[in-house]
Amino acid sequence: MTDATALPPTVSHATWDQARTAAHAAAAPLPEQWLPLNETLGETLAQDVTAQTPLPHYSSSAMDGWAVNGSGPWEVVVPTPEEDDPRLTWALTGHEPVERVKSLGLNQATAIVTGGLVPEGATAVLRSEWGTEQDGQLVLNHDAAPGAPRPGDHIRPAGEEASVGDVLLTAGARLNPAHIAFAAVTGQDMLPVRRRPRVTLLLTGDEVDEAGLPEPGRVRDAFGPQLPQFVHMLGGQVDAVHRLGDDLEVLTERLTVAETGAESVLDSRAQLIITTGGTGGSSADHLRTALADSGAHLIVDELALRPGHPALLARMPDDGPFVLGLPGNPLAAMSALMLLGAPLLAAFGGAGLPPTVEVSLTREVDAFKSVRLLPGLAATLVSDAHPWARSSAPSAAPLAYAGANMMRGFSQANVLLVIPAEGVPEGGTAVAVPLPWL
Ligand SMILES: Nc1nc2c(c(=O)[nH]1)N[C@H]1C(S)=C(S)[C@@H](COP(=O)(O)OP(=O)(O)OC[C@H]3O[C@@H](n4cnc5c(N)ncnc54)[C@H](O)[C@@H]3O)O[C@H]1N2
Ligand code: MOO
Repeated sequence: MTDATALPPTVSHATWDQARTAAHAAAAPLPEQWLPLNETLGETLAQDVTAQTPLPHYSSSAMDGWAVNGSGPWEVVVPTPEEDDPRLTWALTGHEPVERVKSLGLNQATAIVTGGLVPEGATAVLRSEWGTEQDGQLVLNHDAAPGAPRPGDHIRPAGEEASVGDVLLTAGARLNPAHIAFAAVTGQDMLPVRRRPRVTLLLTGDEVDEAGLPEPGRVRDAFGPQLPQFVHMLGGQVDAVHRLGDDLEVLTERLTVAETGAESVLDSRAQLIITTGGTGGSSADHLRTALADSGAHLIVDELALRPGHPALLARMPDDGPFVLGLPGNPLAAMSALMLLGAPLLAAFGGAGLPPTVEVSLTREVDAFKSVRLLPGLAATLVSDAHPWARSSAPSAAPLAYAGANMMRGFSQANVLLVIPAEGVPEGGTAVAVPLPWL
């Protein structure tokens, strides 16, 4: 391995917090990239955006009507045809270029449209409904409000929204359509972002059906319909989903193949490959062999808890992609995704370790042979990210139907509860790992 980043020692049989810490420490934040605005939705802003000009950058009219100087009546000044560039006049057949009225003297007025540049000397804009123009004179009509136009009426002054140097968007923001629209109106064409880490899914299993009610011995795919969205909620972007049978050669090839797109501005090579199934030791489980054959380095090798114990986190040689091996049992996969995948994806985005919360349990949980991760439903849970909103210790109900192969409890959950082997009495506390839809 040449020029490769020093690899961390393998953590075997990691506890829940060792797993999170090791996964978070394994990845460095992705470098920032400047992208065109329309490529930035959902990406993380890497630097503050400040105002380059006052906002708005010129004083404009908020109404169609006349820019006026003084209280009227007014002499209407009209734009004059511009004659100093005959080529332009020729090109714009039928539309003589005009020189706008740049300034108004006392009791002069000139027609203006909404958004139009207000001439110097204008004291107000008179809306079109309130004035009548005749023979080059503008007078107030009967609809005009008493005292109109007041100084400043319908003029949007330059700089009323922001001054030069004001921070308009803050680094770390996950860019939404409103952010992007704001960046555009402030004159930005590109933004510095940290792109979501690119993720490839390799879903293994010969016995998996993608539709309908499966026959005995077969199962409905729990991962295809939700892993891309789940990964997105955790900060990643799934660009490719491959379904493989239980085949060592195919799996090895898929783990080592160079994804295309490296030459483009938007490098589509995956930083993370997530596999499902095949983490065990049966004749149909090939992930560990495929990784060993490929020279991958194990960062986390199994978790000291259930469900999810055969999970692994590895890195392909020469600073290649990370590989997150999720067990095939659906709830085991969700546990491993939250303990290993969530911190890794956060680190790629330059974020801290995702917070956990201490909760008190609404019912007793029995002792078990190992630490367990149980789906839980937390009430009024306030994460450490919002300490000002915390009123009292939040409570959480451990949910039933929490077997490694079951999705019923998880489907009602908003946290995963870390239950020590000795169990927790009713009212006792446990660590809760918030799910991203909490
Ligand atoms: N002798 C042992 N057997 C098992 C052990 C063990 O330690 N010794 N560990 C058990 C635990 S715990 C788990 S978890 C699983 C790990 O399984 P794998 O990661 O190897 O996954 P598979 O064997 O491929 O599948 C397990 C299970 O999950 C179902 N599955 C797979 N893919 C999907 C999918 N896309 N959607 C829904 N369900 C899926 C699959 O049908 C199996 O039922 O090993 C235990 N065994
Ligand atoms: O630990 Mo297994 O991962 O129980 O499902």
